[in-house]
Amino acid sequence: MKQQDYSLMYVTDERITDNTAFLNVLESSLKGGVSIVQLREKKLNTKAFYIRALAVKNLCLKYKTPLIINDRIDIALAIDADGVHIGQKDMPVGLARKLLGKNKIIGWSVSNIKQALEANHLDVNYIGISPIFITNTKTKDLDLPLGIEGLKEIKKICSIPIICIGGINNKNTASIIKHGSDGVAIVSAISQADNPEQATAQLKEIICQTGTKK
Ligand SMILES: Cc1ncc(COP(=O)(O)OP(=O)(O)O)c(N)n1
Ligand SMILES: Cc1nc(C(=O)O)sc1CCOP(=O)(O)O
Ligand SMILES: [Mg+2]
Repeated sequence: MKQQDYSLMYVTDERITDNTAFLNVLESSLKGGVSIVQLREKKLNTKAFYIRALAVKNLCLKYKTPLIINDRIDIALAIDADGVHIGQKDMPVGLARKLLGKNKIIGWSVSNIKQALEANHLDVNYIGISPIFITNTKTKDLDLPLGIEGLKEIKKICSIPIICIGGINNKNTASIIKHGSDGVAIVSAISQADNPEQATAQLKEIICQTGTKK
C-alpha cells in the first residue's frame, strides 16, 4: 500500500445541516489541499448517512483525496471508502480489520499513555490523539486535553503515525507538527472559516514549512 499522507485531515462538520453548504465547504477544503477527509455524522439515520457518504466520496474522488468514515464500518463498506476512524467505544480494531481487509485505513483514538502502548500491538494505520487542546466542537465523551506535553510522551512510546485533534488552528498547528505529530485533524478552523479554501491552504502551508524544518 502506498504511504498515506496524514498531514491535514478535514473532519466534516455535522453542524452544517444544509446539504449544499456542507458539500461546498468540503469542496473548498479539497481545493485548499487537505490530504484526507473524515466523514463524521452523529445524528443522521443510516439511509441519510449512506446518501451523504456517496456524495462525499464522489467529491473526494474528483480531487483524488482519500475518504475515511467515522464510527460506521457498514457505511465504509457500502461505499468502498478508503477506511474508518474508530474510537475506544466503537467496534474493536481486530474485528474492524477483519471486515475491512488489510488494505483499508484504520485510525484509532488514543487519550492516554496506556491506550498508546496498546496501539503498538493493534493493526491500526494511525492513532488520533484526542483531544490535544480544548475544543467547543465536541462536548460529550471528551477526555482531558493532552497538550503538547502529552503528545511528546506518546511520541516517545508509540511507533504508529500520529494525528492530533481538538482545538487545532493556524496558531497552534506548527507546534503540534514540530513535536512529532504526523498530521492534524480539523473541524472548525476549516468549516467555520470565512474562507474555508484559504484557511485550508494556510494550514497546509504551515504544515509544509514546519515539516521541512523538523
Ligand atoms: C483523527 C481523529 N481522532 C480522534 C477522533 C475521535 O474519535 P472517537 O473517539 O470515536 O469520537 P467521535 O469522533 O466518534 O465522536 C476522530 N474522530 N478523529
Ligand atoms: C471529532 C472530535 N473528536 C475529538 C476528540 O478529542 O475525541 S475533538 C473533535 C472535534 C474537533 O473539532 P475542532 O477542530 O473544531 O476543535
Ligand atoms: Mg467514534
